[in-house]
Amino acid sequence: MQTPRKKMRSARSLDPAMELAIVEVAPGGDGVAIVERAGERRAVFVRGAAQGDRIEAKVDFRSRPAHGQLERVLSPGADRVDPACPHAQRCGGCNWMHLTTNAQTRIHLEQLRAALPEAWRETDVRAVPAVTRELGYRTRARVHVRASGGRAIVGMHAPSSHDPVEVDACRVLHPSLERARLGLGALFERAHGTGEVELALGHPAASERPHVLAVRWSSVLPPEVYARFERALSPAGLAGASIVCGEATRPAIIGDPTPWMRGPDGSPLRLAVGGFAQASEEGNHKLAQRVAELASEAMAAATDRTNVVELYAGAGNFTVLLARIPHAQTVAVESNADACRAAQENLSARSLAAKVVLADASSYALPKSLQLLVLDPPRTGARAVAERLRAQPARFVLYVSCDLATLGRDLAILAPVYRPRAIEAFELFPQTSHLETVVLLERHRS
Ligand SMILES: C[S@@+](CC[C@H](N)C(=O)[O-])C[C@H]1O[C@@H](n2cnc3c(N)ncnc32)[C@H](O)[C@@H]1O
Repeated sequence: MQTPRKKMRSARSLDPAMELAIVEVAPGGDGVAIVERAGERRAVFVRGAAQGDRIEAKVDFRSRPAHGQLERVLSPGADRVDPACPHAQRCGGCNWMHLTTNAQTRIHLEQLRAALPEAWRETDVRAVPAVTRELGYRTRARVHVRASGGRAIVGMHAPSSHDPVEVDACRVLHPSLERARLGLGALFERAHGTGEVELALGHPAASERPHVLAVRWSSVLPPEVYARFERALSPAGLAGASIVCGEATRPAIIGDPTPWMRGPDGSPLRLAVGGFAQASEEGNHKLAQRVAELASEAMAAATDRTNVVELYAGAGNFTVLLARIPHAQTVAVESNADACRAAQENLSARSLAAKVVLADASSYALPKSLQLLVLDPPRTGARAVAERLRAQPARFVLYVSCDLATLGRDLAILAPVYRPRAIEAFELFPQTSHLETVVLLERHRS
């Protein structure tokens, strides 16, 4: 078994294995034990530990909180299952594969409630199982490559490390992406350096979905690597790749690297090369449909052209549904130029009217009278937007978040001005501690 570098470095400083009782699971996904040490109560975070487990772990008390390395499960808690993948403990991709599905949902709901402003914690919070397959569901993934000595190691990062972990099979990838992942090592043979590769699917019209690659490499890649990518192009395999090396700003393009997904309306949705898309097409469909439903509720009273602004719009994944809501006059704001072009193309392909604006959402001037603001920021959240909304509230805010900490922070800013109408936890990433949350807020009547 390959040992991650960081782990090897810290191994010398770990205490001999000690017995721990896991009392809860923290938002990052680790199990937590509380121990007395030198007259102090210390929290110990252990990856791969479940609530109720009694385990043996080697603990590094120098860090705060202390971190433990799971050595053995002495007696399993009720939440524990055998992981579906033998690599779950050493690969950082699926940190909750040792938990039952029910436990994953229960813990997510607890963590979501805890992140809400205190006054909202009794609000009904709904869990939505957004994907039917708990394995093979990822239609998008990022893997890391380290190449030296003629060989390339490809994999997800090891836990708390930047070392890719080589695995013979990845159980959560869509079969087309898994084929792509398995072929990557050979493509990067005799390269030097490190890189990351975004794996995505090609056009959904093909009977067997092709895949595309967006590569960022640390230094110059030898010509033979490009030649291999060229030779790998095939209708049901690699449709194309974009490769950015070192400080270069322009990618080398091989074949057609355009990523696509089945849009939430069933038609193909063009994505930005290397840009954002949810990890699962199926989960995205459910999420976007629900966003559109809630947006329609917020627009139900509208009888005339009514302003809807969507911030962090990406390639128009929600926009193609929002633009269909009766009376909605939709403006979609996005800072990635290729995503804006894709959003415009996706709207035109559907004969939908919405304005797409290339701008920074945090400083975009919102109209004075705004019925609905939809926002789906990256993990860093939208503090500046929340602060502006507090001063100049929209009637409804529909906040889609992939990070409970920044969602909690932003909702605390909004809480004096808004009340929650719906709070929903979308299980888009089974086997992981990641959660997508949808919150619909309505302004208090003044
Ligand atoms: C979580 S994604 C959501 C995209 C879209 N709603 C979807 O469902 O595909 C966040 C998007 O925000 C964009 N973004 C990041 N920072 C931004 C900013 N300051 N202003 C505008 N867009 C930004 C990213 O390029 C990305 O497309």
